[in-house]
Amino acid sequence: MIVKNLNAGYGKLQILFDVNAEIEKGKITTVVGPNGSGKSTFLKTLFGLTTIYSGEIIYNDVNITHLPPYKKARMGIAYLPQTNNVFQNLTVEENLKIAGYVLDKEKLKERIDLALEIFPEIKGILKRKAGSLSGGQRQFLAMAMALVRDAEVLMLDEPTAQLSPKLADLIFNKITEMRDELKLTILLVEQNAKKALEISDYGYMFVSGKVAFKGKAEDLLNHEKFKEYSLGVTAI
Ligand SMILES: Nc1ncnc2c1ncn2[C@@H]1O[C@H](COP(=O)(O)OP(=O)(O)OP(=O)(O)O)[C@@H](O)[C@H]1O
Repeated sequence: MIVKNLNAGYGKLQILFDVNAEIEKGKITTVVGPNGSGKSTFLKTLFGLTTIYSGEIIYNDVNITHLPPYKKARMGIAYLPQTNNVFQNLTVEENLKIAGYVLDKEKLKERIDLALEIFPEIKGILKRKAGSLSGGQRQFLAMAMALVRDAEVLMLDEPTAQLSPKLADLIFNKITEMRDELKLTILLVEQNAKKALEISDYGYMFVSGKVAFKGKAEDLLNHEKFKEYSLGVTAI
């Protein structure tokens, strides 16, 4: 996905200013930055949930800038918001089936089997209501649903939020596995910046709605801007 000179926000309130980015196929790209710097707005904008004033989003050579979210989803782009990413009143199994409702029976089974291979943790809880799952289990289910949908691009908004360090590590392992085994393209927004960048290929740092750094993840980890940010002294 290529993002060119993107200006976007909510109604008249501009949040993103002239954002340029390349989200490479089959790689993990992580966006870090202070609270309120526009990271979530960036993901929402790519998925079609904000107002775009100018700029372009190109995906597989198609200009998708102004496509509605459902069309982007159909093209293989999945967006997992931090919360409300599963149907709480349905069981785990029903959630997986709904994710693949457009597939025929055979294909659906195939996709669910594949998702459960990557996420065996939810195999034993297929009959549980999603609303009763732990934060980690819910995150696994949301990612498994994206796999059932056969998404090519996974945009994850703080998947490790409110999880224990151990569970966060497990989520990071899954993300790496989805890149390596399934060749998925991952765009990640994380507060857990250091760990996220350690598994990433590329890193972006947003400050006040602008790209303050873009490059290799390891270069961002060693960059002065990142050290300032980690110490909490970067101005918002
Ligand atoms: N629905 C909305 N309507 C209006 N303004 C919004 C909306 N959502 C977010 N904002 C504003 O947009 C700015 C950027 O918010 P955003 O959530 O993108 O930042 P963030 O970098 O993801 O922050 P955090 O790390 O705290 O999640 C903030 O000033 C926020 O108040």
